[in-house]
Amino acid sequence: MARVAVMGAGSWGTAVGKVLADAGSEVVLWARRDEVALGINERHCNEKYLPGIVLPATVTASTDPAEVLSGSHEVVLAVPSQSLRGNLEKWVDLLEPDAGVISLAKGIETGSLMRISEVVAEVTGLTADKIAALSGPNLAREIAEGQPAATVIACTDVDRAARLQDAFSTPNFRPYTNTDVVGCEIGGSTKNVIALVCGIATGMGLGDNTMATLVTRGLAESTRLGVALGANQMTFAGLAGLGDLVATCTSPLSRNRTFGERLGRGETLEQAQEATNGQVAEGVKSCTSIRSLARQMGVEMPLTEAVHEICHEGGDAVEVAVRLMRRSTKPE
Ligand SMILES: NC(=O)c1ccc[n+]([C@@H]2O[C@H](COP(=O)([O-])OP(=O)(O)OC[C@H]3O[C@@H](n4cnc5c(N)ncnc54)[C@H](O)[C@@H]3O)[C@@H](O)[C@H]2O)c1
Ligand SMILES: O=P(O)(O)OC[C@H](O)CO
Repeated sequence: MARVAVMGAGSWGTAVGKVLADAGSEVVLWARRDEVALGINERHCNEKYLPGIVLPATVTASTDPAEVLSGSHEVVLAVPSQSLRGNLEKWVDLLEPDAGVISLAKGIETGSLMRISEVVAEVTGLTADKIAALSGPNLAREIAEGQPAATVIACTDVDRAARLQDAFSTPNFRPYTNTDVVGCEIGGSTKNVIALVCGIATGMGLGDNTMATLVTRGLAESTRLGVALGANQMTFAGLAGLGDLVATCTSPLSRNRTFGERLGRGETLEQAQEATNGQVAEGVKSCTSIRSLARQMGVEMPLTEAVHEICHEGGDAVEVAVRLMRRSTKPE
């Protein structure tokens, strides 16, 4: 049984740990807090992030990264995008010499404007064939409950992608492979921003036509950015593009959509933050980096601009919506 390290015992790290264990691996989770590690080891449950989910006995946890990384030849990174670099810098010397990395993060680093696989490459010195990204319509709670879903494992090395596909395959979790790491990472990051705007619209009391318009035009601007960065347009029609966009923009389980809904109801950023119960809504920070990246590339992203204005520039949602509708008319 291969040993896999999962660095981060939040909702997604824990759910992915369960998938890997169900698929036959021995899984060791790195948890930041003693009580989380203790709950997993003694009661097979992560009460803070996935209450009520029973983890297999082959999932254990530790707060000591050296203990978790020792003997692990595959390392899953499951911490939020903006904290990844800082954490990874502490872990890099503890990685096994032949270790490969799989990133679960869905964000763009603020400041550097790097995708997470680029951050991993810079910090670890690993080559692209050793770095994979997993992304798709995967709300942690539903995956942990064993509800059927699919995902994408992207890596420039097709053989490694296929090996990881095996390692993550269960009767209820179906990974597809893709070599388009750029497209998968951009799709996973931009959908959080579009989910925020869908949440804002829902909070304002708007209905399904508005929602469908936002999802479709959100996909259009995400695709424009991805293609400008070298992605394959078709990736955005797949699970890591449209699939994840639909799941996140429509599910009440999504932290980003829920966060947006509270903003749309008139709550402040701080009030909306409280409602996420300490969990990350990646789009709130990534809208800043995605907006900068789009401006740098000369790509128009009006919905991302709108989210940024509402979240970070004190923009009024109604005024922003009116302005979006008054933009100059154009062909689709
Ligand atoms: N939850 C989901 O349904 C889901 C699904 C797919 C992808 N993702 C992505 O996976 C990544 C991790 O998300 P999550 O849902 O597990 O997040 P979470 O908020 O549930 O947990 C984050 C984990 O990272 C740890 N951590 C370490 N350093 C941290 C720091 N400096 N600040 C905050 N947390 C820190 C926390 O202790 C916690 O264990 C995100 O990029 C998210 O977009 C989440
Ligand atoms: O809860 P969210 O909004 O971070 O979304 C979770 C997943 O990324 C959905 O695929």
